[in-house]
Amino acid sequence: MGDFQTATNSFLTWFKSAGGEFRDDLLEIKDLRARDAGRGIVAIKDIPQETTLFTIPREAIISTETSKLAERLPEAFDAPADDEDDDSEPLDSWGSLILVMLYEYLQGESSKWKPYFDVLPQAFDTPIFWSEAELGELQGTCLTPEKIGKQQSDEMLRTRIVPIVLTNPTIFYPEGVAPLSEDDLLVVAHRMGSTIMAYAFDLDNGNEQSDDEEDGWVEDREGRTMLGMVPMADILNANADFNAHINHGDKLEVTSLRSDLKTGTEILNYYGPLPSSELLRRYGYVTPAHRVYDVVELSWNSVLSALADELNLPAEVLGEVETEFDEEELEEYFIIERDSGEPDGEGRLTYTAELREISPELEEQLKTFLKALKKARPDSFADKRKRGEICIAAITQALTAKLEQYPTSAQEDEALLKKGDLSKRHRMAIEVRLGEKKLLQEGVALMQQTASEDEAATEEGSTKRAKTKA
Ligand SMILES: C[S@@+](CC[C@H](N)C(=O)[O-])C[C@H]1O[C@@H](n2cnc3c(N)ncnc32)[C@H](O)[C@@H]1O
Repeated sequence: MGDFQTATNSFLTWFKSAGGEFRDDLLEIKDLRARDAGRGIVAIKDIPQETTLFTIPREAIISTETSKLAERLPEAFDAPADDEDDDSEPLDSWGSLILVMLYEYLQGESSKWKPYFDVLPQAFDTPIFWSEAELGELQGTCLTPEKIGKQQSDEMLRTRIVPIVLTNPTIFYPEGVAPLSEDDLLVVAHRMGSTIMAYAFDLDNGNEQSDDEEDGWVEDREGRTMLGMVPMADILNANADFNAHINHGDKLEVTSLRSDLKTGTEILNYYGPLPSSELLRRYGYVTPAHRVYDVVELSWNSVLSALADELNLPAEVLGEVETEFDEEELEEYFIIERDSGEPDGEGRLTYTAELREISPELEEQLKTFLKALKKARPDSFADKRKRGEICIAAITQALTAKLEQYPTSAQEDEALLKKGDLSKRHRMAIEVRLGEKKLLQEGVALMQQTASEDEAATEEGSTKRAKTKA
């Protein structure tokens, strides 16, 4: 038996001994590496709706409540004592769980979660680990270096997490184990951070009244709710079209959602309506089903420069008008997204996603801006009708300019994907940027359609006026 299967078997035995229930008459943990999906859980029988597939006792979850670290080093979770910066805060739920995970990982065999650590990943395909060349393939997409946040997480881990381990070797290392160097610790801390990003769950407290009780996935990653690593629930892969549900009660309970969960079907969790870029950033994979949620970010600056072009005005003139607004009055970025509906009660994506509008916020801001321009420069455009035309033309131009910011065209991307000899990361980057380009193209088409409709309405209006006069 290979190491992979041995680790799976030991994990399952450990899970049951930790009080977990797993319906192995209905399910199997499978090796899905052949399709780059690691481990997953697959039905080995037809499963009726609302069947409990497995349960996880809260004591089996790794969190600040279950690990001994909070007892052994309570001060680690307080605000730094000797910090001159009065604003420094205690670790948020992210930082706390990273510290707890480091502690349990460094305990090695002494950690009660050792067989669970043995099935957690050692390497990730999230962009935070990509080389400069690999990141170059994401140029133009929502996944900017700031969004990927490598520098930021490096800084946080170096200043807030690693020093706690370095100054408390007797707590973090079992007797006789040599402490890791600062650099090695940073590498492990990054690994734990990424594991949490892709595997942890926001835990609600089991209170039946909780609003979130129905959500197996909770999207808050901002440090407000307690995070925990939930063995077995995180062996489930996920998709936008899903078939299982996680209830947060006294125990966590995973149930089947579909009336027709057939033998051989993979049991799939739901991470939420995430665009491909976000799926890649947090989880290191993309799937076709998530494309309906793809988004593009259009900058106000790009719209302004398109506007300057359309109006044949120097950028400085628009800059002057801009100064009339308070900083908070003007949004810097606008999200373009389709109306994608919601999955139905059985986790199916049945809604036909469609781009119905570019961005109501952008349209409103543009209109307000053009009104201010008209006041400052009455001759800049004729009237309200012309203002509408300018809005459409500027947005169209900004969308087209955005299409040119990617390293390749949509056709080139399609051709690259067809060739098929791509690395996993390269392929995923192409899928992310192609998804954005398709949305931009839909945006351009929508603007063209709006322009023709407006033109037809104007013509109809003038014909009617002419007839009335006659
Ligand atoms: C919570 S884990 C799921 C278990 C994971 N497959 C394993 O072997 O440990 C989440 C990770 O699984 C992978 N994953 C989840 N859903 C996937 C899918 N539909 N296709 C491919 N990989 C997926 C991604 O690497 C993601 O970061």
